[in-house]
Amino acid sequence: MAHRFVVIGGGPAGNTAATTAARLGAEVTLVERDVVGGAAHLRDCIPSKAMIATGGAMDDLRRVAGMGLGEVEPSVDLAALRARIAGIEDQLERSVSGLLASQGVRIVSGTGRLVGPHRVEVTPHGDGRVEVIEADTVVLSTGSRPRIPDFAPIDGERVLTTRDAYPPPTLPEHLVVIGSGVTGVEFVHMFSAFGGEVTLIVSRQQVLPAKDPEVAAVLEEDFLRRGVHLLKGARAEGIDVTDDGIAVRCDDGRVARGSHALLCIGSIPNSEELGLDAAGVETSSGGYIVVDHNCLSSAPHIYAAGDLSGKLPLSSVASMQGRKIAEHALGLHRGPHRHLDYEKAASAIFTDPEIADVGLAEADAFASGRKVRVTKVPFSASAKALINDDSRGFVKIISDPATGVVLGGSIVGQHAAELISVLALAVTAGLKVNDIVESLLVHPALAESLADAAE
Ligand SMILES: Cc1cc2nc3c(=O)[nH]c(=O)nc-3n(C[C@H](O)[C@H](O)[C@H](O)COP(=O)(O)OP(=O)(O)OC[C@H]3O[C@@H](n4cnc5c(N)ncnc54)[C@H](O)[C@@H]3O)c2cc1C
Ligand SMILES: NC(=O)c1ccc[n+]([C@@H]2O[C@H](COP(=O)([O-])OP(=O)(O)OC[C@H]3O[C@@H](n4cnc5c(N)ncnc54)[C@H](O)[C@@H]3O)[C@@H](O)[C@H]2O)c1
Repeated sequence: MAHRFVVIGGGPAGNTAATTAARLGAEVTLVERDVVGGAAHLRDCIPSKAMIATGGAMDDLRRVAGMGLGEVEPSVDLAALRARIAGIEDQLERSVSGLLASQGVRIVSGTGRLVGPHRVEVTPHGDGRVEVIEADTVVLSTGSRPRIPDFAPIDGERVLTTRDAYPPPTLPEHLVVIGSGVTGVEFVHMFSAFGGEVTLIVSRQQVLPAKDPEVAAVLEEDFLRRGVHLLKGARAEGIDVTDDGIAVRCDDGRVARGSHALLCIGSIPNSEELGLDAAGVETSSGGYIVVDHNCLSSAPHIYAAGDLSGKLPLSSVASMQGRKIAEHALGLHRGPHRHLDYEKAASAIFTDPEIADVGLAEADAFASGRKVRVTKVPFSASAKALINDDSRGFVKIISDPATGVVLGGSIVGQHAAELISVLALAVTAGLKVNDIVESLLVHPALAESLADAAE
C-alpha cells in the first residue's frame, strides 16, 4: 500500500510538501479551508509585493526628469489596482492547484483537525459530509494570521489589518502605520509612494529593530525625505474612530491622527483548533508547534512547517521545509542530504531602496567575537547604477579572513532582492570571495558591485 501522506493547510509549506511527496510515490491528500496557495501567501505576501510594484512604477515616473524626460505626475486607479491584485491571486491559485492535480494530489476543501494520532477529520464548507482520513504521515501547515490586540476596533474601512489593505476600500489620505518591523516599513513605503501622508509608530528608537543600524538608517533617511512622520519610542494602546478619521493613542501620551490606521504588529499561529492534544503534539507558549531539525513534532509521524513551526516566517522557508519534510518522511534522509539551515536563508525588504541580506550579519559576528573580513562598496562607483540614475546604497560581503569563504552579506539599493541570490548561492555552496571575483559578469550590470566588494 502506498504511504498515506495527509497535509492540513495548502500554503507554500503544505503544497510543496504535497507535490514533493506525490513525486516520491505517496498517496497524498491536501486539506485546505480557504485558498489553495495559502492565505498568508496569496493574501499578504504576494499582494503586498504587487502593490509595492505599483508604487514603484509611480516613483519611477516621478523620477523621469533624472532620465532626461519631461515630468509626469501619476495617479492611482483604485479599481484597476484591485483588479490587478485579484488577477495575480487567481492566476497563482490556479497554477498551484494545477500543479497539485498534475501530481495526483487529492485536494479536499474544508477545515481539517486531528482526531487521533493517525486520523484527520475534515469538516467541509456548507452541507457536505464530514470525512475522516487515515494517515501514515501528517503535515500541519496551517500558517498564521494577523495579530489583533484588544485595543484595535478593526472594521476593514478605516482601521485595517494588512489583509484589508490590498487595496483598502478608499485610498488613505493619511495612514497611521502601527509597528515598524518588516511589514510596517513595507506599508509605509507602499502608501507614501501612492502619494498619501504617512505616520509610522515605532516602538523602539530605530525602525527595523532587528536589523543592522546602518541599514535602518538608510531607510529612515528615505522616509524623512518623503515626509513620513516617525513617532519613535511609542507603543499604540488605543484607536478611536472619529467622524473624519482615526486617532491612535500611544503609551507616552502622544496621539497620531490620520484618515486610516493599519496594524502591522506581527502574526499569530493557526494552531488552536487543530486537535493537537488528540495526537500528543506539543506547542510552545506562543502556540507554535515545537519541532526538531527535521520539522518533526513531539509525535513521531507528525510534522509542522511554515509559519506554524515558529521558525523563520517566510514563504521561501515554508516551501523548503515542506520539501524537506516529504523527503524525510519518505526515507530520502537515509542517503546523503543537506539539512535546512535557517541561518543561510536570504531575505529582502521591498522598500525603496530595497534591503536584502543572507547568512552571517556583521553585528552578530562582532557580538560573538568571530573574526571576519568585511568589504563594502557603494553603488555610486557602479556605471550601471549611474545609467539607472539611482546610485543609492551599497554591497557588503562578510567572509572568513583565513579561507575566503563567503559567510554572509547585505545589499541596499535597486534590485537588492535579486542581487542577493548570488551571495545566497555562495553562502550555501561554501564558495570563496575569489569565485565571485573570477566570474566573468556582464558589463554594465549592478552585479559587478558584488565582484568589486569580493575583491
Ligand atoms: C504582509 C506580509 C508580507 C509578506 N511578504 C513576504 C515576502 O515578501 N516574502 C516571503 O518569503 N514571505 C513573506 N511573508 C511571509 C509569508 O507570507 C508566510 O511566511 C508564508 O505565507 C507562510 O506559509 P504557510 O504555508 O505557513 O502559511 P499560509 O500561506 O497562510 O498557508 C496556510 C494555509 O492553511 C490553511 N488553513 C489554516 N487552518 C486550516 C485548517 N484547520 N484546515 C485546512 N486548512 C487550514 C489556510 O487557509 C492557509 O491557506 C509576508 C507576510 C506578511 C504578513
Ligand atoms: N519582505 C518580506 O520577506 C516580508 C514582509 C513582511 C513580513 N515578512 C515576514 O513576517 C515576519 C514578521 O514581520 P512583522 O513586521 O509582521 O512582525 P514583527 O513582529 O517582526 O514586527 C512587529 C513590530 O511591531 C511592534 N509593535 C508591537 N506592538 C506594538 C504597538 N502596540 N505599538 C507599536 N508597535 C508595536 C513590535 O515591537 C515589532 O517591532 C518577518 O520577520 C518576516 O519573516 C516578510
